[in-house]
Amino acid sequence: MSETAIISGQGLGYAADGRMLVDDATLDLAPGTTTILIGPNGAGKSTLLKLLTGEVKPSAGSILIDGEALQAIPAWRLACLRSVMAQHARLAFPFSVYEVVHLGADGVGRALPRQRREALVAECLAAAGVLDLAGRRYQTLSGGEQQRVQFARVLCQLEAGRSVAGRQVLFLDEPIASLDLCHQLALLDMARSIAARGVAVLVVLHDLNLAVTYADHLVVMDQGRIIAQGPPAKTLDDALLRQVFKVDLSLSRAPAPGLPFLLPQQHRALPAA
Ligand SMILES: Nc1ncnc2c1ncn2[C@@H]1O[C@H](COP(=O)(O)OP(=O)(O)OP(=O)(O)O)[C@@H](O)[C@H]1O
Repeated sequence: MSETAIISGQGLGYAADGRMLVDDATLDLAPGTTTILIGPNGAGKSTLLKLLTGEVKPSAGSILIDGEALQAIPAWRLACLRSVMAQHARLAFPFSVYEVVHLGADGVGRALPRQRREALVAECLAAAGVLDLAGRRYQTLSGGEQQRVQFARVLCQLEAGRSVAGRQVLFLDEPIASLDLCHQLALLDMARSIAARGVAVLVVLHDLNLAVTYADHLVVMDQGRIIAQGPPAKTLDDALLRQVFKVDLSLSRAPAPGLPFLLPQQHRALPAA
């Protein structure tokens, strides 16, 4: 574990149906760092994220949060320490958008004065660009609108949790999957500015251009294993892309020195092995 890491996963494994969905994964999430996790469908990204959030228990390895075993931390304190935007969020009840975002403050913000909680909800609705939807039924929203509301909810939980936890982690599992380009960039900019104030941020992404642009630390998974991690410019290359994503991509250098940039027009699917 690095000295400063907030969450440290060591040798993590998770087995289901007789196979290892995550195998021997070691990953630290450091304050002030945006870590982006990439890999093909079924690589184990969401499962690794669920291990690190405590949603599922590892069958091997250990997870420490500031040196304390994750499993020993009570749920209320965990909710203050980390906020999680899952890949899919379905609601069984006809909540309004306002109520969904308010859930973020309900769990962890009870110590805050009621007025502050109400202000917080409004601030997070505005930050995620969904203030004008506050009165709408969540289920009537488009997929992208729902995703932005979920982002507002996790922002709200993170902010409310700050009154209890000094060091926090934000987990975002494919948070831009349903968003248009403008909202994709807005959300990732916001995630990065949250990291800049000291939060450790972990984002699962499929867009490799955005991943290399926004990551301080890039993690590549394939078949349950972390096969590379480090600064984007030193982590991704043509050979790795070919091996992991089974496509032939020309990787050139972007205008920013050292930043890899993928040229989509030069994609060529490789024949199946
Ligand atoms: N509870 C489970 N029981 C059995 N298999 C599972 C379970 N959860 C996930 N899997 C399988 O484990 C593998 C990894 O799933 P996971 O959701 O972690 O992948 P991922 O990298 O997030 O994929 P994607 O990019 O498609 O979201 C997949 O093959 C999936 O079908």
